[in-house]
Amino acid sequence: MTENMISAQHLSAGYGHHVIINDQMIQIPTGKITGLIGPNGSGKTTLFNVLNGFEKPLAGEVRLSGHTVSDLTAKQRALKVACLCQHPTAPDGITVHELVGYGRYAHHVGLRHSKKVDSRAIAGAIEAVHLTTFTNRQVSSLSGGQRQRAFIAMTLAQDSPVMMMDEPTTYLDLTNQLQILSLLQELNQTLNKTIVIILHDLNQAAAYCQHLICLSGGQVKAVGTPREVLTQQLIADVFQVAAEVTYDQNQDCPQMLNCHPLEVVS
Ligand SMILES: Nc1ncnc2c1ncn2[C@@H]1O[C@H](COP(=O)(O)OP(=O)(O)OP(=O)(O)O)[C@@H](O)[C@H]1O
Repeated sequence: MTENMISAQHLSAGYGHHVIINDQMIQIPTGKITGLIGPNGSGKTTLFNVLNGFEKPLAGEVRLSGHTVSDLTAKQRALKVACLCQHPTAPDGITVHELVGYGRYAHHVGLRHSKKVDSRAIAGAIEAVHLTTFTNRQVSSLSGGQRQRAFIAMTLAQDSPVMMMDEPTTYLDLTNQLQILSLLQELNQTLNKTIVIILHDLNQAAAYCQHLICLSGGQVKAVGTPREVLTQQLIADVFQVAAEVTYDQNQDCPQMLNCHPLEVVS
């Protein structure tokens, strides 16, 4: 049986009386890359924010590695899960090095921390996202893609067993998108990190995730491997897109080809 790093039963989430996720069961398997997919407004970010403890559920509780998320302090949570939200912001005037250093906050106990370990983690994270030459540049002076990579480095420096990223490839060109996804794959394979990512590109979700959760209208419509989830029928029903679905040599990675909308927007 697969162990779940994050789980929730009868989970509801939303804003005030506005229920977005209604009475859903969610399981995030340990040691896998899970992709949250679904159309705009389907509730991916709302779910993401209750799973990582940023927001409290309206009903149900989220269990993270054996703990109820809402019982953990921000620092305890940060040691377990590093998050990159959809629109991260940095304080004015800080450098890439300082921003990435924020990722080390959870490892500091009072004034005690190893500067050596911090420096190594910060430099390693900056190098992993190819920003070494920008280490001392102000974050505000970076391009959108460079800034996104600096935020990804901050989550890497946090060095937690779970990483959650809401659309981490936004603003990135294709090379950088693939490099970031390959980096997450490498962290999953070599360090056994449990990773949750919200992705819009279904081909990338199929290629880089081992497990998918597809949301539509706040409901889980399908859960399983990319092959199980990304069927022609689901893509038509949930995304209103006609797609040809083919498979790689091993028959486990679907590829969506010749996609076109079922409804033409006038
Ligand atoms: N702070 C908020 N207050 C009220 N409603 C909100 C708030 N944030 C999101 N919503 C609503 O919740 C619904 C789900 O939004 P959410 O951001 O979770 O969807 P999503 O699947 O992540 O969308 P996208 O792919 O466009 O980022 C939407 O109808 C949205 O308008």
